Amino acid sequence: MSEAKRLAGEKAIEYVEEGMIVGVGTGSTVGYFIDALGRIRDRIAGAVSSSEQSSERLRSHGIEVVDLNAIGPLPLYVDGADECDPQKRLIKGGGAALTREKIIAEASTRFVCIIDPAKRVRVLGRFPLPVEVIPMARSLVARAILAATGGQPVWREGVVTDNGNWILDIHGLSITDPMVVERELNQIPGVVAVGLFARRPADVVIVGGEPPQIL
Ligand SMILES: O=C[C@H](O)[C@H](O)[C@H](O)COP(=O)(O)O
Repeated sequence: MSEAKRLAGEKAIEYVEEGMIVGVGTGSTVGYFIDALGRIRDRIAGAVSSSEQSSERLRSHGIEVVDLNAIGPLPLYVDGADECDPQKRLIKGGGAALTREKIIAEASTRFVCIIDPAKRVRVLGRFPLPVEVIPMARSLVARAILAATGGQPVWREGVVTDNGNWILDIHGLSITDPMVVERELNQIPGVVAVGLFARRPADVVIVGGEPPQIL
């Protein structure tokens, strides 16, 4: 699968234009995109990063990491996903970076999602849905999730997000109406972000392969 991830990451470079500040996601697929971005670093103005991990990799290539507050809307955001349905709605957050990823996706005009073929599903939910929570609300949120969805929330013990919060992964879902699930989970006090990208899906999906497929 890493070859498919590399092919998707490198294809996404075609969406980068001269002088852009590029929004950059997190994960192994994005790692290939960052490496390719490094090869054209003189042609971009910098990057907005969704995680400490990506910031470090961007800087290692000599790419300036810019604060989202210092700029207006971003023209382009490139990020991976854990699952993608036919409407380009996504589950993200396997790497615990979902909250900053959601913020950057929202700030971006075009969201290009890069995946390997195994990430494509008909219905979201086989991959446990990550939810970032304020630590003191963990068990309250877990009970509310069970009541609202019937899914089994499991604490990703030992993982602390870049924002100092914790992650619950909801197992056993079959998300036929992602907009409703996203909205309902967002309303639980203590939830910081839900790893469902339904209200703001991807605009373009690149499925890594020979040749890459554009959805
Ligand atoms: O929090 C992590 C992100 O949402 C990633 O985009 C997602 O987990 C996919 O990661 P990978 O490209 O490593 O499969």
